Amino acid sequence: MTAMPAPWPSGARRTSTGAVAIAGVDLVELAATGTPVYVLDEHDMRGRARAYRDAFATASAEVGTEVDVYYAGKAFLSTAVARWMHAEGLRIDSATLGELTTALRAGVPAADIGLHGNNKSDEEIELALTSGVGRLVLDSLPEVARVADAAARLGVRAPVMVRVTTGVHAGGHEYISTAHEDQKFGLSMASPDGEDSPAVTAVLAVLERTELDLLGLHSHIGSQILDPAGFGVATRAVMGLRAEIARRTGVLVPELDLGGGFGVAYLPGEVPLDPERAAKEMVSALADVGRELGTPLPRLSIEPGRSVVAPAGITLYTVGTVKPVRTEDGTVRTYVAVDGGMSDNIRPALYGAAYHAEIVSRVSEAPGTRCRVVGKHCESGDIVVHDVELPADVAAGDLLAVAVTGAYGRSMASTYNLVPRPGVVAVADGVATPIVRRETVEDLLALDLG
Ligand SMILES: Cc1ncc(COP(=O)(O)O)c(C=O)c1O
Ligand SMILES: N[C@@H](CCCC[NH3+])C(=O)O
Repeated sequence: MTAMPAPWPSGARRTSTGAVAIAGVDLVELAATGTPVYVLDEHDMRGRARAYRDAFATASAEVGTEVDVYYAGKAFLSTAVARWMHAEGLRIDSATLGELTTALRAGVPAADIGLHGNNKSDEEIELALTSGVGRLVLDSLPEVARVADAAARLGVRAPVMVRVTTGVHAGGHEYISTAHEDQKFGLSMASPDGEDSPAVTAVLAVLERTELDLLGLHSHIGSQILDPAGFGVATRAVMGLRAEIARRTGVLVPELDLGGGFGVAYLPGEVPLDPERAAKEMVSALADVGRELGTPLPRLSIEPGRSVVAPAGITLYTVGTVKPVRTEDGTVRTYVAVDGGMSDNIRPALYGAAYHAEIVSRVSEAPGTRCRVVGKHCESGDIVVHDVELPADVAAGDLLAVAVTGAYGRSMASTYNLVPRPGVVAVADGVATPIVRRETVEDLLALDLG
């Protein structure tokens, strides 16, 4: 048994047969139940959840405050995962009716769930209020009145945060950076004409509605962030806004949520953002500004998604057609087609995201050759791994695993070309447990009304 280094999950080992096992589950045996399949190393994911919880708890305690860690369910959520995260002391961040219902169905207490969304439906707001979620994160001015009116109608109070945009632009791709001004999320803190910023206007509107309890301010600056500096800048900005609100209204907002976005290593040799560094950057910015302004520190919360689940998951495919193709520069690239593709991982097509893959059913003595792993969809951009070296004898029937697909793989999967979505199998202590059933063509046809 040889441990496989990152970016493979911590439970991955090359066994004496040459096949790979994760958490003691042989991938060749697992594949016999069907591919493609997402495989999730439960202990790895739980360990990452604890690492965030502990790093932020320690850093917060050092400056005399406390932290709540919300697992961002958009990265990947099922009832089993919600239970694991809650058992590790995390709360759940949801962004839709589906995510909220899944967390509730898992038995997570509503008070430990947050609801986001830039365009919440009436149904989402009502479920959040009637179930008693711990927080609704307001994303626009009209939503202040919508949530307050719904709370009045239902005879409940609504604990709310106001999501603000600090102008800090961070993350791996423009589409996953969410705090620069020209995008749809949150309320801008900028007031170029000297008038109240949209963020201040929304906070004042919240304070006017007796049905709303203002819990705090929320800032999420983007995703796949590897340099922690942006978190510090955003923290300072939100602390400044908190002080401004206190000056103007006498209300010192009790909590700041600084969002998720902690980056992971997708490729061998890449260095992920260390939770302790991220915690230090955020918490010391919090403490510095608190000291400068002489204000007591707020409670802190964060919402990691990708950094908790991405490296714990892989996708297991079976190789089909292998085709050498002469490229424009005269060299040969081998196209290795697998039995899934952009429907189970849209990230390469959407963001140009890079991944690492290996054959996991055997070892090979053959020299490496330049390959592109592609899917089975009717789309030339249906690329799973743009560039990877695989043994030159790669052939139909080999099992190929793509690393670090635990986040935004299954959760962004589609049924393009009416390809059913793969299931998710959790592996731990030598046992494989399906936690999301594989979809079938019959499942798809069940929606077809003829
Ligand atoms: C509000 C909010 N919180 C948390 C997350 C989780 O981000 P990540 O998976 O990058 O940690 C996101 C997604 O970017 C988000 O929009
Ligand atoms: N889905 C994106 C990140 C966006 C996160 C949600 N705000 C990704 O795969 O990287």
